[in-house]
Amino acid sequence: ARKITAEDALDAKYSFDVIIVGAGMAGIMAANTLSEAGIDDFVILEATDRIGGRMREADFAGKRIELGANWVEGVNETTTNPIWELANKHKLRMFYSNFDNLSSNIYTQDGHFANKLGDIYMKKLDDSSEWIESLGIKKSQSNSADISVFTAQRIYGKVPSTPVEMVLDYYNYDYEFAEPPRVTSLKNTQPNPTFHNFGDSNFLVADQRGYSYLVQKLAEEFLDSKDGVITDPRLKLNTVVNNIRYSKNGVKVGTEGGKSYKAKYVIVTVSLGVLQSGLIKFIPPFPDWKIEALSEFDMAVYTKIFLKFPYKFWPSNGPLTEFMLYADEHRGYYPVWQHLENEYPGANVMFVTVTDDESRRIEQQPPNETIEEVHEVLKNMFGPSVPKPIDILVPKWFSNRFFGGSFSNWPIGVESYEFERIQAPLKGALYFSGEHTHEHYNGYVHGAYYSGIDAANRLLACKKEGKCIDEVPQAPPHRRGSKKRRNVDEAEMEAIKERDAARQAWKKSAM
Ligand SMILES: Cc1cc2nc3c(=O)[nH]c(=O)nc-3n(C[C@H](O)[C@H](O)[C@H](O)COP(=O)(O)OP(=O)(O)OC[C@H]3O[C@@H](n4cnc5c(N)ncnc54)[C@H](O)[C@@H]3O)c2cc1C
Repeated sequence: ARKITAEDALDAKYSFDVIIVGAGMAGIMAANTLSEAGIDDFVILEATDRIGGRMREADFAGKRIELGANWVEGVNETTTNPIWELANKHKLRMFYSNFDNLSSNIYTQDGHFANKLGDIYMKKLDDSSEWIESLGIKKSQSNSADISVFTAQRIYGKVPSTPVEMVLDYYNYDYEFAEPPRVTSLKNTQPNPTFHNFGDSNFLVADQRGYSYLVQKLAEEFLDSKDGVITDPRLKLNTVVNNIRYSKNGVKVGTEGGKSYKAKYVIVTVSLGVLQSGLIKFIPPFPDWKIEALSEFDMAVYTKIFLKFPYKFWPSNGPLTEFMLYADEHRGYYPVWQHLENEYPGANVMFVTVTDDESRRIEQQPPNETIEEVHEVLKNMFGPSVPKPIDILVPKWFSNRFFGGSFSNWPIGVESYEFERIQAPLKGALYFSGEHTHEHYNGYVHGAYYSGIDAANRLLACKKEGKCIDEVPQAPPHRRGSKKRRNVDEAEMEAIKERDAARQAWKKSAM
């Protein structure tokens, strides 16, 4: 590795081969891949004081909790999730999340336990999601126009309407995508490639070293470190990039501190939320097709609110009690609860997950108001003698200017070619990476991991083989009105037939 001196680092004119903006999973994997390919002349510019990005641990109630990514999602199928492999290699402390008993752990607003009703609705939800997934597959195969998951539910003939139905629906979709079915693309999320390819088990990370330990270990593979601290001058923390000039001859990256770095290439791994916010000024401005694609995609918000209680009052006898649902008439109002009794016995900690508008609202209100709201909900669930939380932690992913949300979600109407426009490099010099650039695993740690490798390989193909593809991804021909249309119609016909069958089935089973 070529070493640079402290003086070099201070020199604004110092030139590198590659600049990487952001030291989350994607940025570190991009650099790791370049280093493996023999390119060590790079610098990583990171706005915060740490690596890991949205993999971020914190201390709460004397325990290490995860503010961002928490689960290794997608485990137990024949294809192995690379994050699962890494987590095992580094012996992360993980707990299987058992959702099997969820329908028996539904609490309604008036204090009733929704046991039986929960089972019935869960069964119906399972049937409808299976049917919706198969419609999603058909639509992808025939490449017919996208619809939302909600539209698919309407076609199926059943839209959740009661509080219990709504909270189960929330658990099924919003709890995964952080946006409601009305927004989420059928074609690109049903079935979810993560669970379809890697398996449908999830493991919760509860490790004193934090989930981000994986990013740290990947960084240590190519950056100098001492006693677990990275000392390599090629990693520059507390460095906020605010402008990037790019042309086919190279790039110049400027920071809020007034420094500038030159290179032949830059890989930008900041979140979709940051790209949409305009924190970084690109010169020249992005072409319209890029701006449109970036603006069409969604940066969703997902918030885990951590709560500490003076004593435990929730059932915690075994793994089947871990997850609880609260069925409020207002869909998405403090809906999914999880205690941490298995991971941290005696810590008396629970967390509740909210998303989207509720996340934005709660991020902005004083914590004592959130405590009051949460307390009312818990009284509804467990009775009037429930104690107030004695501590609360509300992560603020939406208002943090270095994230602007939690993870991307594929909204209805964004076609594959438009998605490719998000990834597409500009002028052979400016490359894009990060979870939002992975077509199948956007929104996940493994998506970020693969996207780092992909962007580095794209850059290497340009640098080493002169394959600097710089075209605007176009709509496939049949979208512009060719004869392929016929197949679409056939598939639609088949879908309509299935739809009718499903409707009949629903009518029969309706209570
Ligand atoms: C609350 C929450 C829960 C999640 N749960 C899960 C989960 O359970 N399982 C799962 O697989 N995934 C989960 N995710 C998603 C996962 O965390 C992300 O997909 C992944 O960590 C993204 O990595 P990245 O490298 O693409 O982006 P980031 O981690 O955002 O890295 C980008 C880096 O760029 C830096 N940066 C931003 N702006 C600038 C700038 N102007 N100049 C320099 N640097 C800048 C940021 O500080 C950051 O370090 C969750 C995310 C959140 C927020």
